[in-house]
Amino acid sequence: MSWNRFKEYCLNIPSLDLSLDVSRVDFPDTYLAEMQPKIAKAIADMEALEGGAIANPDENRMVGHYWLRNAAIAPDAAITDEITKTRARIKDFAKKVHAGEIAGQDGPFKNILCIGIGGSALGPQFVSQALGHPASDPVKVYFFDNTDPDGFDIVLSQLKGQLGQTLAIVTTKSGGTPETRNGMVEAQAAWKAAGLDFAKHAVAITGEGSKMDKVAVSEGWIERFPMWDWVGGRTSELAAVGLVPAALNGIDIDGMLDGAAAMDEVTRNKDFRQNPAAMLALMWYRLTGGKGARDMVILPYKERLSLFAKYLQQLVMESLGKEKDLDGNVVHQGIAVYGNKGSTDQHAYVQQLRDGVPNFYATFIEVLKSRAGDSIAVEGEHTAGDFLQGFLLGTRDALYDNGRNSITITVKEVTPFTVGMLIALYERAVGYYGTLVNINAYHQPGVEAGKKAAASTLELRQAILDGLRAAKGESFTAESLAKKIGREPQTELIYKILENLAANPAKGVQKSAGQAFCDNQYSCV
Ligand SMILES: O=P(O)(O)OC[C@H]1O[C@H](O)[C@H](O)[C@@H](O)[C@@H]1O
Repeated sequence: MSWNRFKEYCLNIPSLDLSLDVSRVDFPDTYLAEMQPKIAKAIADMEALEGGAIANPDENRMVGHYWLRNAAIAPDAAITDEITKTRARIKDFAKKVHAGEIAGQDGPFKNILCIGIGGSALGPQFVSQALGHPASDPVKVYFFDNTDPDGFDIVLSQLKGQLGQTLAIVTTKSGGTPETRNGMVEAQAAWKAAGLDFAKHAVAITGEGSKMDKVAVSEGWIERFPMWDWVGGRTSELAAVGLVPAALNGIDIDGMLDGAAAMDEVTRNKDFRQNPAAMLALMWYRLTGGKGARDMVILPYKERLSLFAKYLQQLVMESLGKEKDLDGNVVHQGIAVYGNKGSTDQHAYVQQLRDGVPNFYATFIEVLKSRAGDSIAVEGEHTAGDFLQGFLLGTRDALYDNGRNSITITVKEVTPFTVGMLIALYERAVGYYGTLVNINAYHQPGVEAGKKAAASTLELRQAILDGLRAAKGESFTAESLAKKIGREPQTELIYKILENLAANPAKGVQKSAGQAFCDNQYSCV
């Protein structure tokens, strides 16, 4: 790598203490000039989006996450007012919780249990890992982000005897996500079993008037915070979804919002060579051929950022993974994202990155400051942090020497400001990339298909139970039961559900194993 290319293509932004080095992406010098009209359109589209255009045409919605950190730019005064008031209300709520003015039945809240999934969980998880100080934070943070009963039990066992000082935060934009509703029902049961009133320990973050909102109102939960339809789930970390748990956790939410606002400012720059989000999107386009041909591997060399890849997975893949472009052509767009943390990953999958199938590009995230205090020397004069940077630089070189491209983002330290900045950088890069490949980056039609199919398997499960109960004592194979209930085309699903019912005997389904799995017999006792 030449020093000259580095000087040319490492974008250094002193006001943010951030640099974006794209010199290790092998684009020809003509590339940026060629892409100028396309990126200019992306920047213009984003300007319209920030101005309140219906940037999500399928859902007929505005896309307003940029207003959250600069309420003054929202397209109408009522929205500006709501954002400002909600932010103040969140800070006031956290203050009262910390002061014990709002408390549980057994005393001041010392834990929060965040119940939510997808965009209603990933941001809070990333931020609590990035900015929390578990030994000294005002509360400990727990999550229900699935509908796995054993997962609920693991968390509840950690909270045993403490539910009277645990605040449940139920987060769902739509208010109807089954995993979240189930988590809430399980939590309600746990509080009840402990002789406590769940409503006195619960807060809702949801769309006004949603199913969850109605539950919160009718049961008299402690507080409700809004989730607006112009904020997408995957861009909601800087809305109440992320700010409520962060503020309760003692994290400086103004710092996060300021970091995002500062990044927004820089990434609006029409001089795209000086605009890190535009440059990032252009690199993705180059590296993937504008068709997702390579995966994005995110390698932060910092424990605190180890959930960033998981967070970005939803932001990038749910935004860009689309079947059709804006003109209705089938394009099957997207960029796959994975990653964990360096140098840990070096001892797991970096072997393949260096030598195997070259279907990826890496993004190294470098954090200059090693830790809060000083470090001891672990070998010669070198500290553990010196090794960490050594591994980053070494791995980057080893990849580049074997024709593997990478991008490097460098920040000074992991602070609320930096985290806000990183979130805002990727939000806008995803938006720009969406325009470059002409897709709607703000809807998620594909997710619905899986949800509908899941609902229909529950209906089938009921039909199976009804069928077995109607013929109590009689044994069936999956095939004979399918025939009996008139669902022959669904025999495979019936087999899968019967196996599950037999493993969870509470509903009275028993299995007697046959010679081959398809001969297994099931009956209801
Ligand atoms: O916040 P909720 O409405 O419960 O949604 C949670 C998640 O559910 C989905 O299936 C969407 O695809 C995600 O974008 C969303 O973040």
